[in-house]
Amino acid sequence: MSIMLKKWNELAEVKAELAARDWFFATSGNLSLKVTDAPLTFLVTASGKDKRKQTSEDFLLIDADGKPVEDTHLKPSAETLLHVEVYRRTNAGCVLHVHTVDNNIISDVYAQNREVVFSGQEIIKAFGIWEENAEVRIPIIDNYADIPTLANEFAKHIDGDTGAVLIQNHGITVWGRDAFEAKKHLEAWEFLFSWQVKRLLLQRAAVPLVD
Ligand SMILES: CSCCC(=O)C(=O)COP(=O)(O)O
Ligand SMILES: [Zn+2]
Repeated sequence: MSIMLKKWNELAEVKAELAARDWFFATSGNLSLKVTDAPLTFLVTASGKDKRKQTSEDFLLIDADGKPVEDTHLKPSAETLLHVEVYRRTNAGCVLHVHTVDNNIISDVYAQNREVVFSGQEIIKAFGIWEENAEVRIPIIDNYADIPTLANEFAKHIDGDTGAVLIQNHGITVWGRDAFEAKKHLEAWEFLFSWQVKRLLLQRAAVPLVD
């Protein structure tokens, strides 16, 4: 099996799992998987498609400038430049971007802080941090319709082969050394967001939280 077909199947599997979580509302979300390092090429979801569907036109091969390697009628994700920034600056192998209600709420509730910090949650071990009362934080950046501007702001927070950035009232972009790690981190962040949203609702409902 060619490396390209192997990577296509791997990315299709991740996409199907995230679709099963119903994380691709209204064609939102984009995923990519690195294929070669030198030159850099990666598969990215085609723009504007329903990512819950599985077709032979789900992905296209992209170069280091974010352009399709071959002639195609398909458009690469509108947010391809964010994926390019990650692959150019790190050894990451996979970038996942989803819009969920929880990540949008958290990005807006904590926007003034420019970050969200979590500690004391067992799920934090999914990030490979096993210290007692470990703390994780995720930056929040403004959303911009102009993708080069958004990519520029996003790139300021790329530090290492794994990471994540919340884009206010838009979604989360997570990256990892491979698809397994990127998906694990994405699921851990979405768990923490969902936990915090429910906690805030309980507090607002004046339901006493057992401390
Ligand atoms: C309706 S979602 C607006 C675009 C977006 O934020 C997104 O994640 C999906 O865009 P793509 O071009 O990758 O389909
Ligand atoms: Zn998006």
